[in-house]
Amino acid sequence: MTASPIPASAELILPAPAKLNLMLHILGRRDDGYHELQTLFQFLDHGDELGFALRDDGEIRLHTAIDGVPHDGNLIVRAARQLQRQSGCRLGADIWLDKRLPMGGGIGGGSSDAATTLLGLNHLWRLGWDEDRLAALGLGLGADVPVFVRGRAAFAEGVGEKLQPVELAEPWFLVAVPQVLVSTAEVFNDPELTRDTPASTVRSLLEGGGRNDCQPVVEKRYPEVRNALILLNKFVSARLTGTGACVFGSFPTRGDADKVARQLPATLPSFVAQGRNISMLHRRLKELA
Ligand SMILES: C[C@@](CO)(OP(=O)(O)O)[C@H](O)COP(=O)(O)OP(=O)(O)OC[C@H]1O[C@@H](n2ccc(N)nc2=O)[C@H](O)[C@@H]1O
Ligand SMILES: Nc1ncnc2c1ncn2[C@@H]1O[C@H](COP(=O)(O)OP(=O)(O)O)[C@@H](O)[C@H]1O
Repeated sequence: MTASPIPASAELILPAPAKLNLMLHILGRRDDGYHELQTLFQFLDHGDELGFALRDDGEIRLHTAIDGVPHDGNLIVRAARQLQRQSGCRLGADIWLDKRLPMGGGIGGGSSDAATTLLGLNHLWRLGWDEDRLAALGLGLGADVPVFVRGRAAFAEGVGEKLQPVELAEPWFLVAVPQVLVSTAEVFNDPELTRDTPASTVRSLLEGGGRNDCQPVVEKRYPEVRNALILLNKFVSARLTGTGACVFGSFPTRGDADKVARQLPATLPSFVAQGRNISMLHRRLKELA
């Protein structure tokens, strides 16, 4: 195991949990190209970790580089700068990231990092912004940021911003990570994508009705994802999360999930985590309040 890049000088350390889309229906396409969705979000007790320390010179410095993402393009830096600008805050921050979540995996790592940054700096800079304001700012950074800001498992509509909290079972998930980066924009632009699924009631979806409309397109474009689904389906009913690449199956106990994980080939990394209706970020912030 490698050492965490977060130094002892960090004043605040917060989790940035992953999410799963337990189902994802695409109902239509808006004039701006974005798609109307229905999806169920649940958090996992596994994620990245961020460290924060105050700077009084107003600079925002992320000290951990991510391959392929320039400093100023990182959602953490973009979130921090937006919050600083919109709040008129003169303080800055040093930020460190322990990146544990695969990128482009459909488990929301970048969006979760952005939400943790918004909530972390709101706390550190003592801004006193409420969740509505932070979620509205977050939506400008990405469709998935608001659910992480609110931290409650939710049924989402619109482009993912109309959120209704839901109580879900909290099983254990085995999440397999095909070694390929799926482009969300490419999947949404595919002419073969199903875009006309009729709206369902939240009740029927909570009862297990539902699928991921992106799955056929992702399986067609990315053989690595198709193979992962074939492998996992030998043990459990497996599904894609978001636009992939990760695929998951649920189990009643950690032991059951671990047992299947041990049988997957080394070419298909995986992790086991529990589904949570309240995110680890919000649990931690509550302890700090
Ligand atoms: C579809 C989901 C489900 O959770 O997929 P994942 O990214 O998590 O796999 C998300 O809502 C994605 O959210 P996020 O990753 O924040 O997407 P954004 O950066 O806002 O958008 C990336 C691109 O995806 C397309 N897009 C995204 C969301 C949406 N409702 N309709 C779209 O058409 C747009 O082409 C956009 O340019
Ligand atoms: N802090 C960050 N963590 C991960 N990805 C980031 C981050 N900042 C910007 N990105 C960019 O966002 C893209 C999507 O990230 P990610 O949230 O991991 O995937 P997904 O939306 O599929 O779950 C990445 O491929 C990367 O280019």
